[in-house]
Amino acid sequence: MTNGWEATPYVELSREQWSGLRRNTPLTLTEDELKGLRGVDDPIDLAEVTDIYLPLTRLLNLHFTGGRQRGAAVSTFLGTGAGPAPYVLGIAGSVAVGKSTTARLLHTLLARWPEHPRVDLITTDSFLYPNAVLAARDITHRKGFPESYDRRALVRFVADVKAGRPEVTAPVYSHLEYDIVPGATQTVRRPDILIVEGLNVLQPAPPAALAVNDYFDFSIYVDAKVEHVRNWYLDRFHKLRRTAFEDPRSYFRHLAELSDHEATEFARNVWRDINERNLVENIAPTRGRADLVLHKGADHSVRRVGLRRI
Ligand SMILES: Nc1ncnc2c1ncn2[C@@H]1O[C@H](COP(=O)(O)OP(=O)(O)O)[C@@H](O)[C@H]1O
Ligand SMILES: CC(C)(COP(=O)(O)O)[C@@H](O)C(=O)NCCC(=O)O
Repeated sequence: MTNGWEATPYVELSREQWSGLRRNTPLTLTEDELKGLRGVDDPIDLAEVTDIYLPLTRLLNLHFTGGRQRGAAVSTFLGTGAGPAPYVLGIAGSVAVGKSTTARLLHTLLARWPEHPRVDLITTDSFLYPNAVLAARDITHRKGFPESYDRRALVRFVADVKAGRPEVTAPVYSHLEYDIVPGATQTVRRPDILIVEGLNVLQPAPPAALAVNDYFDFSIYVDAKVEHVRNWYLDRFHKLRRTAFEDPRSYFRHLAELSDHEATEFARNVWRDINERNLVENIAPTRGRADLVLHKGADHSVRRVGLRRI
């Protein structure tokens, strides 16, 4: 642990230093529950939950409690007596880095703390433009890039939740159908914590506008070397070929029938032309805006944690 007067705003902790900060936070998750939360091809185990995620929930619980006190001070000052605003947690990182597992785990673990039992999770794919709109704008090959999202609708959604609106609805994206599901919605009802997970949640706002991260109380960036994420993407792609892609409703149904070699070629091209480009041009440059960075090694486990102290 370093705590001198370096220019970096982060204090960097080794896995061992970080796991020691769990203190007496209890493990409230079973192996079976963890199985239901891990993503395709994510080898996360209970040791990772104990060493990485329990200290993280302890930190978030402390931060949540501090935020509530600050919120109460403002409403006492104003004499409004308004109830507490939902605490908003952003989770960013590349395609295939494992953000969804991090988000689902935090969703479950945070809800087991008595101070914040109501936790909701939204992924920003809900705010992708439908494929028909992407095609009309000639940006089909840019899915996941900032311009492929209805950013105003996303900001409005989070602003409404933060403002305490009783019911806020969002569209639903299906990975299976690779598109927004027509007419489907999900509703968030005044949670204690809202988790907002997505590739671009740390993107700065355009001039004179607000970004979704202006509403974040805390943000996490899930980080790994590009070559590791590429391998995870390719491995997952092959696993999906033998599972989700065989579903007759899958947009990628035809890929289940390609040879291994042809499928690898296809996945390599999608990775290189879309996901890696988006990572390098748009996502990785936002890492330094996160309050906490989880640095993963080649085997997916978190090796180091950077925590912003200023
Ligand atoms: N084509 C697909 N079909 C079905 N599920 C998918 C597909 N692509 C990704 N997923 C799943 O969707 C979730 C989000 O994936 P992604 O956006 O790559 O983020 P991350 O890997 O960081 O969680 C993961 O649980 C992943 O396994
Ligand atoms: C749906 C995604 C854009 C991720 O969305 P997010 O919830 O992170 O906003 C991504 O998983 C995706 O499908 N990208 C397109 C390229 C590809 O098929 O890999």
